[in-house]
Amino acid sequence: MPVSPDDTIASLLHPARREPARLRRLTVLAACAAPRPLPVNTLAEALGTSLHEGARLACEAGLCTMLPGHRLAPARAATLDMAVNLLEVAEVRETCARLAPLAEASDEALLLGLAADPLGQGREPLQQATGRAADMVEGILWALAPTPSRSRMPAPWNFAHWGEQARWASALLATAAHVLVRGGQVASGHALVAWALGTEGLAGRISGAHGFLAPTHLQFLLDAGQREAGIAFAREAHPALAGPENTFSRLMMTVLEGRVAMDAGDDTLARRLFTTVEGQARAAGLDDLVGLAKVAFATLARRAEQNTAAIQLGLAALSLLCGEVPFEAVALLGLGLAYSREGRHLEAQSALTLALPGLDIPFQQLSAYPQAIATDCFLGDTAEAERKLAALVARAPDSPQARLSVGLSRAHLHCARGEWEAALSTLDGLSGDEETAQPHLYAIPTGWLRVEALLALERAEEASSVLDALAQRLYLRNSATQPARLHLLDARVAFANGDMARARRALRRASARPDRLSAQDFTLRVRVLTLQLAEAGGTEAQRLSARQAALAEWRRLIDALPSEAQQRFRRAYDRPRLRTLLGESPSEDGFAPPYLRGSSAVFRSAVAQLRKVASSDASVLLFGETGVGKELAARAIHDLSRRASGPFVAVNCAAINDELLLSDLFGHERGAFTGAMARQRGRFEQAHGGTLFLDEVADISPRGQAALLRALQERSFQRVGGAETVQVDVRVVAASNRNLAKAVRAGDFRQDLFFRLNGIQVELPPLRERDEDVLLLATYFLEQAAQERGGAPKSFTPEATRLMRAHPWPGNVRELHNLVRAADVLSDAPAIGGAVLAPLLQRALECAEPRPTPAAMTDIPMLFRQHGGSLRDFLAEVQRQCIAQSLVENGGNVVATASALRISRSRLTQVVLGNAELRRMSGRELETPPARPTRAPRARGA
Ligand SMILES: Nc1ncnc2c1ncn2[C@@H]1O[C@H](COP(=O)(O)OP(=O)(O)OP(=O)(O)O)[C@@H](O)[C@H]1O
Repeated sequence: MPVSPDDTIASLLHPARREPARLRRLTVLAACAAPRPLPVNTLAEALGTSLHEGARLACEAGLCTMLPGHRLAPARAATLDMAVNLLEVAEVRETCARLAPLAEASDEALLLGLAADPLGQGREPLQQATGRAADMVEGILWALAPTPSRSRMPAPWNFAHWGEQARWASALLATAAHVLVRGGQVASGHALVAWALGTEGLAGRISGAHGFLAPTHLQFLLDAGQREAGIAFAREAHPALAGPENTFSRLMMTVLEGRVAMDAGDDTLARRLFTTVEGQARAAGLDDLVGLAKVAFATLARRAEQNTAAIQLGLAALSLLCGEVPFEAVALLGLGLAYSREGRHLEAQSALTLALPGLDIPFQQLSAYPQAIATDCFLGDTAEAERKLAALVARAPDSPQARLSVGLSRAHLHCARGEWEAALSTLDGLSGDEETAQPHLYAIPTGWLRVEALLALERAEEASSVLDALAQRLYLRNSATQPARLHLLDARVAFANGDMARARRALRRASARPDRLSAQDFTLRVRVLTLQLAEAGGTEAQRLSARQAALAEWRRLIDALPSEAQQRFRRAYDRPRLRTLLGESPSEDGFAPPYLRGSSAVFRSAVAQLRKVASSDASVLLFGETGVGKELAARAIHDLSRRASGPFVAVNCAAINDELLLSDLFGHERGAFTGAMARQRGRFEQAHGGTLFLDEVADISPRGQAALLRALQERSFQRVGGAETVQVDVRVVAASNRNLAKAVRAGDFRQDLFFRLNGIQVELPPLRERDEDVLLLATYFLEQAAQERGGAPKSFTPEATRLMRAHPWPGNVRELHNLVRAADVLSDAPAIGGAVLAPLLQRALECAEPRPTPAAMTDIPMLFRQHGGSLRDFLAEVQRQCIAQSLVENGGNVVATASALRISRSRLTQVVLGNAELRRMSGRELETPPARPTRAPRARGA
């Protein structure tokens, strides 16, 4: 026997049943009966449920109130309409089916059954409840017929007699069609709308009852690419929608017509149409349409590259569209794209992730998914990319566009994992579908990934053919209109093929019009390629500035992310593909600057120390034999530090005499000495905000040492011949290949200056201890030599390799560099053999000076005497230096440092917290230093 909704309500009200879930349902029922539609999010908030649960309850309650005796009121229908929007097709169906036994036959219940279930899967329970199965089946078959004939429309579905009820029913039908489309049942959704409108002879038939269906139908036509049919339909529909009850539908149609204008490139007409919508919607109190107009304005702003404005408009739209799922999704999509263009990738990722479920398949979702997945991959979040790909695969219909969307997304994921062959075969599988799709939507992104994979596989010539074919397909002969990312691709392919002139030309074009949306790392790639070109044939100054620019962009990307995302992002960039891109040395320990090559364990550990040191502002003393790369290491400290965007200034203290050194370091005033024609800023001033590298610091004269010490102590100095005090913010990194401690003992170097400079020591290992780096570096220098002479790189014969590995390298990496350059010139054969190398190596050995011993503090009493302070201060300084050094070696970890120093953790913590520099190095800068121990007052009477 059918159960009436009154019974349901009565049972809900029964005191014995007033448990929270039932009370919640009652609230929802009341909300659905409210005179004005209640946004589902407000309802969910009031109930303390999730949005989804609120929508489910509202849907259920709304269906209940539509049963006989509870006629469908506009407010209930609108709430229900919103609720249905929030649910998946299956959930709407399930709710309908569950409620169906409660129903006696009614047109609304039947209509809803059909709306939520056009394929008739819920007809069994409805049949039982209504006894009208024949009508239902007939209606369903009619709706799904390829060309439903209006004259044969089954009686219960004829809207003509329905008046206000039918208007709301049409809204529900439109919503149900959107839900179906979103769930991947595109044909059913379209059939439902086309059926409801009557596909034959629309003229004169669109009435108020069909109002809500008209914009849905127009949207479906436009999404399906039937622009002309859409324009014709809009022209026909407008007069029928003139009444005030159709304001919403009419304005919605106008928004879509604005979209048509935008697609045709007529932004002026589009702006006029959107302004009309915003004005009229505001006057009619239709907030959601005001919001939609803002979304449209945001799109116009994005098209004009006004991304900040687009973000502001997007956020304003979101606050107006809260709870209106499909509109909200469109706003979020636009917001995600604007964030992406602004380089705010994390926000872009969240906006796109939130947008996807609410967008309609196939049209919006199919183009938005690859974009969202590309953002995940760019951030190194492959788990999230995989989740999205699975959702897309589950929902995508079987169409060329859907296959392209899935294939492109999958290829993104393969590339993110470095699975180049798999990426290529996925892309190859798409070639048939590419012919049928709109080229600008898929040809460029698939072409981009194909070239990316081919370059990674070092198949540069094939990459070049792919690029040519792409340009031909897109008729891109006119380079001025070519998208910037294709110029960048062209530059990368030309570079890989050794055509430097073309690479430079294309890169200039790419940089003129940045395109950050389609390749999130566009700017980084431009800068890395600029660096590669500079390394291949630029001046030292060009190389330095290109390197600085590339690393600054890298830091900009990193700094915008929270620490967890930073790690993922760094890992993504540690993949071989991007290491190659950055010219970076393989480093298990994380990011190393591209110019610092080496893979041996000792070298990697030195690089890890440099990275640690870079995070503090302490002065650093680099030591190691001549030519081990101390200057490169100093640059790396700078580039990896927060000062990276400031200047790096290097001074070779041994190369200049005393007089000149002072004016070189501190600058001079006009007339300070003969020839000082104008005031000159010194290296300290030039390095303001950055790093000053003092090479061969042991060679500074006693006068120079005194001046340097003063400047370091006071962080200020006077220019030579001047009285004005100049303040600077400079980090000093010093280097010496002489044993500084010995120089201190011998009285050649001031001990107080030694302590000032020696905040943290980093030792760079000699090349003879880095066996596996010898060949790696030799090959790198050979490639550089080939680029300098503009030919193919040579190689080494096995005999040459053996000789190099056996050589002790007294001049270290510099010696190797010079040797490779000479051998490259001397060898006529493409493979450099032992005959060329052996004499060069022999001569190097004959010229080598005896090896200096590494710095060591052996004569402690002597050091103490020279320290000049109390024993307590001297020991505190020794303690501070030992702890600092050990913290660096143990990655700032206090437990490991305490164990290495064999002191208790609490003792170490006490010392660390008492010293600002040590606090920073151990990552505890935010903790307060321990209070001075004070004697506790005695309790009275104690
Ligand atoms: N890890 C490395 N990767 C690539 N090139 C390196 C590396 N280390 C050193 N070089 C090269 O070796 C040469 C010497 O390096 P650098 O001038 O930094 O050494 P140094 O220790 O400062 O020498 P000196 O003590 O004589 O001043 C330079 O050409 C540098 O580019």
